[in-house]
Amino acid sequence: MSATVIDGRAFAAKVREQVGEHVTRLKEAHGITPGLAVVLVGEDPASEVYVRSKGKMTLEVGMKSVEHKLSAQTGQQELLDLIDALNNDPEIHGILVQLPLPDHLDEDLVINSIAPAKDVDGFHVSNVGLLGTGQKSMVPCTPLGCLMMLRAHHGSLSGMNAVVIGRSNIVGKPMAQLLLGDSCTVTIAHSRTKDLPEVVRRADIVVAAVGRPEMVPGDWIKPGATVIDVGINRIERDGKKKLVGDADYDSCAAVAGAITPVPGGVGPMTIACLLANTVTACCRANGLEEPEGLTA
Ligand SMILES: Nc1nc2c(c(=O)[nH]1)N[C@@H](CN(C=O)c1ccc(C(=O)N[C@@H](CCC(=O)O)C(=O)O)cc1)CN2
Repeated sequence: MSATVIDGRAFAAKVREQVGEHVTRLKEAHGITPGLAVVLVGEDPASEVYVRSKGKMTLEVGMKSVEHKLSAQTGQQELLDLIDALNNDPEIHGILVQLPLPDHLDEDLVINSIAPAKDVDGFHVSNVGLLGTGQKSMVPCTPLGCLMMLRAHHGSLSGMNAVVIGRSNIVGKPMAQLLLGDSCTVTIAHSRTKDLPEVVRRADIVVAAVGRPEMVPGDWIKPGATVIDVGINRIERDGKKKLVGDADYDSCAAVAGAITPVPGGVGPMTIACLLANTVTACCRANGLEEPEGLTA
């Protein structure tokens, strides 16, 4: 068997197109331009690339983009003051603090200082609680992107066995909640899970989100299963730098029914869903109808 490759780049381009259409409607019918503020602290090279892409794509879909680049030495209070100003800025509908933050900053405190309605990352405890109880919330971008691709590929996910490998607050846990919301039977596996290969072999859907290069081999995959690879690992092989996922692509693709590649799978959906969340936040803030198909 050779797996269908789920093209995240093409999918993300379609999502951005839909977002762009909605932005045009908001401008023409209501005179509203959705605004996204991205805050970057420090000079992490990968974060700088992601923040640049976010700014560029925000402008491309017709939204207002504001970038705050702060030095790595920025103090906690200075950052909280900036977030407070953004919380109170009526032209800003979405606020995102790029992670990871430098070690001296308290990530939980910073995230929870963002107004929940503007928390387009969906990391604030209020949004986590709303998602966990099946209520309307802001949904974390990476899991939302995975869910959109799964729904587009399978239609209904109801009754499917899903295994999420990884229990992070950003991906693993919200991914499990979303799959549960779509009536999957969900297992969250992690570093202490006993007999992980056997657990994964039972899955119709495998979401690999552990951050360990090529950890999931093809012989853990049930024939025909769908593999969603969230990993973005930079490795060196044969003297060349390479980006690989958490799944061993070639052996998994030989067994799976469908698979997301790295790069070009889940990654591009993260930014597309951030734009989608910003439009959603803007509509909610203005009491307007939300765009269809862009939320969970
Ligand atoms: N506040 C947040 N911080 C971080 C998040 C997040 O969702 N919110 N996620 C990641 C980084 N990230 C966006 O911020 C992100 C990661 C990867 C990609 C992407 O398109 N990846 C490409 C490969 C690009 C490369 O060469 O590095 C791909 O997979 O094709 C986009 C966004 C951590 N921080």
